[in-house]
Amino acid sequence: MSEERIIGGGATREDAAIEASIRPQRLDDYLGQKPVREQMSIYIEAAKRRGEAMDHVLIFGPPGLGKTTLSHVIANELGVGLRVTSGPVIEKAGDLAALLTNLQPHDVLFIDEIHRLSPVVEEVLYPAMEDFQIDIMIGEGPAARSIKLDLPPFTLIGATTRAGLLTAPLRDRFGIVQRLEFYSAEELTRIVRRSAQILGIDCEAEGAAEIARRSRGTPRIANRLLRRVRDFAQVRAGGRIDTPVAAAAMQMLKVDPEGFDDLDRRLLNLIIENFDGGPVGVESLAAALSEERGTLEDVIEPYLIQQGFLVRTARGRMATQKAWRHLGLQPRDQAAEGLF
Ligand SMILES: Nc1ncnc2c1ncn2[C@@H]1O[C@H](COP(=O)(O)OP(=O)(O)OP(=O)(O)O)[C@@H](O)[C@H]1O
Ligand SMILES: [Mg+2]
Repeated sequence: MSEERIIGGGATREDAAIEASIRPQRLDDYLGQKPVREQMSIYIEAAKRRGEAMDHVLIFGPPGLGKTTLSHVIANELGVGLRVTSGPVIEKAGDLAALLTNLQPHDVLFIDEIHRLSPVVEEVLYPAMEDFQIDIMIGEGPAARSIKLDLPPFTLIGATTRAGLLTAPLRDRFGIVQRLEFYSAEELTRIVRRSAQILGIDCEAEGAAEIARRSRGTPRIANRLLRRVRDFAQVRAGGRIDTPVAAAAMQMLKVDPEGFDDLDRRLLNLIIENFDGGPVGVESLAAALSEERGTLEDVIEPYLIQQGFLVRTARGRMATQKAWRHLGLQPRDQAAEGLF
């Protein structure tokens, strides 16, 4: 179900195709995330001056915030090669060994969904990250022996939607840890305007701002909404995107002024109507919505929490007064009031 969400953070096939053309290549085009950009520009510059591989980087944040993009940008700025793989794809220790031994000195190895590496593969990664060495087993049975191989110095960039899923030994081996935050409406406006320009879409500043406001702080969603609003504008409004056109298109897409869709509203409604505003356990919510718990926690909740519509408490989720009001309901006294 989440796959079809117009405001789902995960990449659809159409996103993947279009992202290649609008994905920023340099740090200057990587908009927003100011602290991350400032820090990375220093680490990149320092590594280049010393002529060394940059330290390993862990990037975490919800889907569509720019983890993959940032890894590409880092490799570009370092002027080194980039190898891309992902946790679930590396099945055997040997797969990882092959990747590592084929790197050029100072190259970046990007491992997406790094929390999904198997424990055996992870073991191989530890000495590789720490000492640029791997132990590989040659032969089988009693004749088997392990040999050490030197690796070229490299930079590992790991990406994950949830840092909490990483094992402590793995996390500790990253010298640089960057957490991506949801983007402000102003930052997303700039992203929408940049994409519109690249894609040749006629989009007014105010129209871009309207799209940005409803994009859940997420560049991927902003770019997707821009394309859908363009369709609407071409058929109904001579191709130009202004505020009324953007708002009308978004109403048709059932994306409300907060950027919430039916699923968000169903979640808030469920907590309020069926559970008296909460607290209610995440498992109960997932079951009632027919969604996976992971989807609820990684994709749906983070933005609602960040915007103050939902809170996580030790006893479960609670809808805030803001949520009651958003649904046009009068907040009840006990509704999460004591918390604020
Ligand atoms: N800082 C940014 N400035 C401009 N555009 C951005 C930025 N970050 C991301 N984007 C745009 O959003 C799209 C999605 O970003 P990206 O694929 O890097 O997200 P992700 O965090 O890797 O998502 P996932 O968790 O699904 O892998 C990119 O193709 C890019 O066009
Ligand atoms: Mg990615």
